[in-house]
Amino acid sequence: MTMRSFGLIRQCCNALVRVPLAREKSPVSLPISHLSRSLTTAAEALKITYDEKSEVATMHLCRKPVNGLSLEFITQISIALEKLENERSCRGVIISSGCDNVFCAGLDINEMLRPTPERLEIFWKTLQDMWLQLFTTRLMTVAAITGHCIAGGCLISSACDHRVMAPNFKIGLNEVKLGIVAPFWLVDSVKNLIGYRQTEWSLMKGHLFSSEDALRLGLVDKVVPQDQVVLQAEADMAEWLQVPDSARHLSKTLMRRDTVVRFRSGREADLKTFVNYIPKESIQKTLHSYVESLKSKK
Ligand SMILES: CCCCCCCCCCCCC/C=C/C(=O)SCCNC(=O)CCNC(=O)[C@H](O)C(C)(C)COP(=O)(O)OP(=O)(O)OC[C@H]1O[C@@H](n2cnc3c(N)ncnc32)[C@H](O)[C@@H]1OP(=O)(O)O
Repeated sequence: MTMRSFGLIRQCCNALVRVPLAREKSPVSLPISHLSRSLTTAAEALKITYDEKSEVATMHLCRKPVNGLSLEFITQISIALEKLENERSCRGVIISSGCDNVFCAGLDINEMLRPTPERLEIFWKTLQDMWLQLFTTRLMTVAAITGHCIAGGCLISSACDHRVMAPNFKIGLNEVKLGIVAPFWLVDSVKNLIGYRQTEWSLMKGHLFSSEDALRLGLVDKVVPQDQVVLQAEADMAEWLQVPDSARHLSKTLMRRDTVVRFRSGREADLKTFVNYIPKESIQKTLHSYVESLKSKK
């Protein structure tokens, strides 16, 4: 297999990104690596490889420990996706994880703890943009879910076109457990996969499905042993790419149109809700307790 790194993507991972610092009033330009709260540097957090023969890229999410979606990380993913979209030879992207037993633990909760209004607003807009990009991309997208896939993690997997998961992990929307509510566009993309009632009760309870239940419901398409997830994702991608790209993409656009129209008309109101609610004392308290409970389980 001929693998090469995407030079362009490597460059973009070290790029200057204009984001407000957590506790500053106005945006400043800094290398994104200076802003990351992760144990990994920004350059290590996202790795892209490209296989010229299959015309498929792999996006490895490696923001340790749990691929928490920080503003910088979402920005990196977004830039990388855009570059891949613009790379004419690239037909598909597999999203995989470099974190042990975790595909993605969702939003980096630190982004919502005592945030500045400026950063909070940019954070949410960037997340909305990344979701839209992934949900509508011309590329065939496959999520290789080698571990837990929670809330914002499920945002990524449910925006893809196909999902392969390892057994004995959890997937779903648990936002209520943090005292918050998943945005309507994320709920819609899960509802598109598992239907109204399963989405409603799991959302209200904050229930996370086992891999096996997720397969039964259609939240994932295959469950295979953990060490075979990426291989299976590659095999499934090859099969999907036998369908002509433009017809496949047009079919996807047709099926996702209602969700996209609803998103576009509601995104401003959704942003306002997020920036108004998150700083509220009651929500801050619940988020704080949740983070404490994560730490104290050790
Ligand atoms: C009332 C009206 C309200 C209206 C409000 C409307 C607006 C609000 C809209 C908001 C919508 C948000 C949509 C999306 C939300 C999210 O994604 S929130 C995040 C949800 N995710 C989780 O709950 C997952 C939490 N993590 C875990 O359950 C576990 O970590 C794990 C993934 C199962 C892995 O377990 P394990 O391998 O045992 O690792 P840990 O030891 O638990 O974790 C390692 C360290 O990582 C830290 N961490 C874990 N998850 C996160 C995270 N999401 N963000 C930041 N940090 C995280 C964890 O605390 C550990 O840290 P250390 O103790 O410092 O090592």
